[in-house]
Amino acid sequence: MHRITPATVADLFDIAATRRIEQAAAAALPAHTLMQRAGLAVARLAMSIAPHARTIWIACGPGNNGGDGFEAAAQLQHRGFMPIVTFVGDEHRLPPDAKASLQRARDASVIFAQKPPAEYELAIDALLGIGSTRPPEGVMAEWLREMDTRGQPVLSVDVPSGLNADTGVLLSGSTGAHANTARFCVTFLTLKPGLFTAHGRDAAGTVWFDDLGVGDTTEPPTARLAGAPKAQARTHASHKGSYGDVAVIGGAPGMAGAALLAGSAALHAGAGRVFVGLLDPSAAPVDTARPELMLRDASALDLSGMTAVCGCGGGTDVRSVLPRVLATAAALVVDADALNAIATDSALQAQLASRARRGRPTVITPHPLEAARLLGCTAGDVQADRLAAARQLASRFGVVAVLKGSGTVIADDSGAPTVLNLTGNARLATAGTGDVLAGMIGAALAAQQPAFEAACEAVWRHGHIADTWSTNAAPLTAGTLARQAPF
Ligand SMILES: NC(=O)C1=CN([C@@H]2O[C@H](COP(=O)(O)OP(=O)(O)OC[C@H]3O[C@@H](n4cnc5c(N)ncnc54)[C@H](O)[C@@H]3O)[C@@H](O)[C@H]2O)[C@@H](O)CC1
Ligand SMILES: Nc1ncnc2c1ncn2[C@@H]1O[C@H](COP(=O)(O)OP(=O)(O)O)[C@@H](O)[C@H]1O
Ligand SMILES: [K+]
Repeated sequence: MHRITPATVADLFDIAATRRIEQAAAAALPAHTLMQRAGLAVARLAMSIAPHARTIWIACGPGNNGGDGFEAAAQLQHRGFMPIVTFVGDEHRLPPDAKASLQRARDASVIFAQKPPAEYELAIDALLGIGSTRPPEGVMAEWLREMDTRGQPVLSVDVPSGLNADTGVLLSGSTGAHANTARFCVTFLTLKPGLFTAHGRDAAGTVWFDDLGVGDTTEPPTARLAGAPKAQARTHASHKGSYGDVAVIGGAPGMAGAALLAGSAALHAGAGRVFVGLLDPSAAPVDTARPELMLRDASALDLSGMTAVCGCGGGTDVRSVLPRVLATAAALVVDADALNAIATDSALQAQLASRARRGRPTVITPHPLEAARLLGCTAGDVQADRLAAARQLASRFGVVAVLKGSGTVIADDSGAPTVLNLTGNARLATAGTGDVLAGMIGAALAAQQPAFEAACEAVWRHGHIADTWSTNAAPLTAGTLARQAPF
């Protein structure tokens, strides 16, 4: 069993693949082996989370997830803990593995109760796993709410109950997102994408993985965790030309700050030279706080040898420069208002898609609403399946698509596994941090990194800054974030 961290490199598998892996493993092992191993893993983790627990409440559901809970109860009872099991379901309709584990819990003299204990030190959620098909309701929903609000740690077995393991969408009726409840999840056989995006990160908390001794699979992964990027060493004989030029294009009247933030991030992330082409004709000719930035009129920049970062604070004015930017930029990051302009203009969409045919690397960085506009759907539709939305954007426009938010998704149209990023937190939920990300990706592209790699690495580093932000430091703002951009 090991803990998943932002540095973890691992494949992710959807429910269908997990079922196939489970069937193959179960067929190769003596009956009930997998569930016994799963129950033991739950018991071990429970003991390490709450080593001094007197009472451990284990809520068990109607399927094999409940079976894991019964098995854990038997294991904890043998080790001198006091598990109290509440069960929702029909004993006579339990699957065979779960039925055998229920018997093992009874044989171990585990206490079964109708209601959760009045006092407990740890709750184990073994209500629903990957078989969750509809929102938990009735007593199941009540128990989930109780776990969420009683303030004691919660350990989810395999998947937080009611969470779609493919998409990270929490079916209504279950909560699982109370920020003050410590949450853990031990997941079996495979890591599932839904644990790491949308509601998944809040619902699962700290994730542990146990392959139940099954080892590698030949199943193709659904997505992957890419882990930490390697530090980019610089040769002594390099010079500013080695790291390329970034041209930020944006900053319509009243929004110059967004373009300057992207410029600052590109600069700190190591770009050789950074130009900022402001769309506001009355903008000041120099940013005295960052004199390294070369401020220009957007229309005066020759982008043919540059990486353009287009859209930050672009307002509606950015529409007029987009045809030239899309046609001429050697490499391109399309963000914010540039995405909104493209979403409403089929000619610009065709131009965006044509860049791939011309061998011009392009990364788009929508948040869910910008992604929805590009796809002609709602932000809710995008959030309902973030991996699918990112893949759709990548294939429709022939670009690397970075779908931002908790569990940022990075997809391209090469057929390579989509990447899910595990750095970042809600400290980033402040205006301008997206502009900083666009600038960081721009710097990586300018240094000639391949677009997919550039996007994955910049997204990882951007989130990592927030994860390692000291609580004693200045508040995280987009400006301070930009200055921390590492290279
Ligand atoms: N079979 C095995 O050997 C193993 C099974 N494993 C466990 O088995 C789980 C999958 O088991 P199952 O396929 O039985 O699925 P679940 O235990 O997730 O639940 C399926 C059952 O719950 C019902 N259900 C779904 N949504 C419901 C809702 N909202 N309210 C009430 N009932 C609902 C379904 O109709 C079905 O009867 C995994 O997540 C994992 O915890 C692991 O122990 C690995 C080994
Ligand atoms: N709760 C969160 N968890 C992780 N990352 C977040 C969270 N909220 C925001 N972010 C990140 O912060 C950035 C915000 O970008 P965006 O929405 O474009 O903001 P803006 O337009 O103000 O710059 C994205 O990189 C996003 O992934
Ligand atoms: K569960």
